[in-house]
Amino acid sequence: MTFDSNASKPLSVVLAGGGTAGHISPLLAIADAIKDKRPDAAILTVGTPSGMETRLIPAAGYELATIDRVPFPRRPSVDLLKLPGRLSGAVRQARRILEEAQADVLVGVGGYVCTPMYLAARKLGIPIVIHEANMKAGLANRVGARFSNYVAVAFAGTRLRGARHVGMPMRRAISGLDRAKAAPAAKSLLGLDPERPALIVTGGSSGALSINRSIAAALPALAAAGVQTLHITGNGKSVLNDDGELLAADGYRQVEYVDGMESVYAAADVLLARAGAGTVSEAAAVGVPAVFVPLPIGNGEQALNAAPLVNAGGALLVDDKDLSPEWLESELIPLLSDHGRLREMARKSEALGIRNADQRMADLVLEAVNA
Ligand SMILES: CC(=O)N[C@H]1[C@@H](OP(=O)(O)OP(=O)(O)OC[C@H]2O[C@@H](n3ccc(=O)[nH]c3=O)[C@H](O)[C@@H]2O)O[C@H](CO)[C@@H](O)[C@@H]1O
Repeated sequence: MTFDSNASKPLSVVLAGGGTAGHISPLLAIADAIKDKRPDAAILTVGTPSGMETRLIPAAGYELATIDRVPFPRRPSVDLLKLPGRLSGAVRQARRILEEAQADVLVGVGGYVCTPMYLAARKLGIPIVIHEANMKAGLANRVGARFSNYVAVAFAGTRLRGARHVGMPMRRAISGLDRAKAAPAAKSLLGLDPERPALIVTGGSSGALSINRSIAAALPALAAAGVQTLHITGNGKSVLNDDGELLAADGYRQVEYVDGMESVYAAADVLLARAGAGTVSEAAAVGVPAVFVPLPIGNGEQALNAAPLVNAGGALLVDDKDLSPEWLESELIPLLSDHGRLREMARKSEALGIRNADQRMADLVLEAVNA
């Protein structure tokens, strides 16, 4: 049996991260798993005022505190000159939050908010637990890992000091999904015909303009092949026709964002997606056959995220520049009716996926508290 070092007060856990849903989903999954193991735990999350956390975290029932966003410019600029002042201001805000919460542990999942939180926790002597979602670790977590003994990664190949491979924490509705069972209800929920093959397209939480354009151009071919398409276009990224109206076609539906991606993973016969760490890990865990189109900009993390799953035969990879209507017609449409191949992809994908990373992270947090 283990005891908290400060057993007189309830366990106080502060979780930091945000920006896109890719950071918020694992943060919420870790929070849920901690609450399961320690219902008495007080949970506070910390993000910035401009990220998607301002909507997603309160909607999930958790309290959110915010600190100023401190961007790290990669080239000489005015922002670079302002960095030291901004960072020390944010560290002061972070310190106040940790002190007021009487935090026993800080959990960081990456993103702008994490660097000041890690620095403040280090000054206060609060143990830090880190989760890195991407194959190529982000800057904040590389900094944080220098002063944490509890570093976890979603992908086995990620190089980060002292990292343990736990997988990607995901919400219970996704990790507990039985695709075959859930598919008919999920298709109806999303307005799809259960009898027709369904392609679901997502550019991650912020959408992907190049994918949106290619899908719009391939719509006549998709419709002619009897494929129905649900297109998740990303926040503020609707696809319009030449008259400036929402693009509409037989068997085609667009939405900006879906709350509850489990219905998407259940309903999709094929998922065409950006290769954010969250989407890749969730698709693998539930065994949805996927085509990944990695983000061509950034630090190249998305192609690396998709590589293990693609190499294992669970998914296909297509470069952003090659995602043409012709490719969709010659490769994707035949795949949608090749049930044997789709079953094989699903099997190989599921074999690689990890469904209990949320539990493993909660255990790591409790280990850090009890150390
Ligand atoms: C964890 C992470 O670092 N992710 C990457 C990703 O973030 P991004 O947030 O775009 O994408 P991810 O694939 O990592 O995660 C998306 C998350 O949002 C959820 N979802 C998505 C769409 C939707 O309509 N509804 C919904 O709930 C998914 O279930 C998943 O949990 O793209 C960025 C580029 O912009 C990369 O730099 C980031 O490295």
